[in-house]
Amino acid sequence: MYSSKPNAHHDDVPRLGVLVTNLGTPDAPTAPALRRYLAEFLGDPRVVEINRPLWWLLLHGVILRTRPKKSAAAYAEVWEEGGSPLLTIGKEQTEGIATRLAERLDGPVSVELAMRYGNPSIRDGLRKLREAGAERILVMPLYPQYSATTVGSTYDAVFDELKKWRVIPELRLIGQYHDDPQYIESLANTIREHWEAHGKAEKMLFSFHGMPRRYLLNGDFYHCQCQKTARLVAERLGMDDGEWQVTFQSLFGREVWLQPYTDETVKSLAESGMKKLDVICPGFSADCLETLEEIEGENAEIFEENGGGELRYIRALNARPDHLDMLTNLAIDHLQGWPEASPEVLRNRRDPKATRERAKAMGCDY
Ligand SMILES: C=CC1=C(C)c2cc3[nH]c(cc4nc(cc5[nH]c(cc1n2)c(C)c5CCC(=O)O)C(CCC(=O)O)=C4C)c(C)c3C=C
Ligand SMILES: [Fe+2]
Ligand SMILES: [Fe+2]
Repeated sequence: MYSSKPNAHHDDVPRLGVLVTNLGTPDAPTAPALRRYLAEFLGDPRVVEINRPLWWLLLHGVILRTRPKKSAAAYAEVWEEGGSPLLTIGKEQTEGIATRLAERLDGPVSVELAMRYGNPSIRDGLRKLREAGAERILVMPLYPQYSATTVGSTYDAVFDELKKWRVIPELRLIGQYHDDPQYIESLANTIREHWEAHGKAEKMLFSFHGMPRRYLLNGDFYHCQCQKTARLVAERLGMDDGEWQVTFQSLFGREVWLQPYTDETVKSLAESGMKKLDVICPGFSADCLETLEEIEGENAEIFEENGGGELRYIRALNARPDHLDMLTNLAIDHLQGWPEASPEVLRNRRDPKATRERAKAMGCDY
């Protein structure tokens, strides 16, 4: 049996829904919470694309017995009063986008935050939008660069839920915004502000989350979009070629990942006698474990311990007003061209009570 909106009415006032998504995070910085989160994350065939039975044995037999404890300790270092930074920042971003959309759109709009893994789930986010009356839904993953492991997997989760619904909403999906001029400008703004406050370092690393190189060779163009984002920002700031470099972080497992690796680059720059290094992570729309613990924590230590001086991590765009304005414009761009509501629907929007009564009189109130 397919699921439906509870208390659906024939003449409900249609609403626009926006599902803002990100990767997701554990519910607590503890080993049991990490085990649940990692089982869902690493069990996703888009993330680890190898022979399923073999991976299941390795994941459940080895990785989920050892990694949760180690990861929980790392999460504990960045955990805040409100919870995981990815989630608290995600809530702020969602609120900011919702406020801006309500100001700028004529019709009613509901915005929900959902995470690909963990909570709040994509299933719950979509159901909340349905309950609010959303008949058209824009899915907006906050990943500037497309990758099958992130954006592709988010779409899987959306389709898996929607295929259980009786009335499937009209759907739009945002795939990437890696070269959006306002996104590039927001990154340039944050770098300019950093330089004004702290001066320029000898080099800027643009560090992106990595993935197995095999995924690139099999057609995932994430790598190319990362390169382009970095080049556009460097051009916007008038940086010379030697002043910046793209690297890839967060290596997992034994396979070769996208190179050069951030930690190895940081180490060799320190060994070369560099005293000031800036690092920005433009692929992360919100700060999280991978930026705060890995870059601002671990990599800063690597730099210092190998003879370098100071590694200065430049925070993600998070809930900066220019970022939220950019994301709102992006949503509005992707909402273009949906046919206007009929005059009757527009009338109903103004007077939903009368609409209900009319529907009831027609026997459409079920
Ligand atoms: C196992 C392979 C992984 C691939 C491929 C991968 C791709 C990928 N991930 C992000 C963004 C984030 N990843 C985060 C954490 C994280 N990533 C992996 C593994 C892969 N990621 C693991 C195992 C973890 C969990 C932490 C750990 O145990 O090390 C996060 C942070 C989440 C948080 O709660 O803070 C983000 C964000 C991208 C963009 C990407 C490919 C493009
Ligand atoms: Fe990751
Ligand atoms: Fe490439």
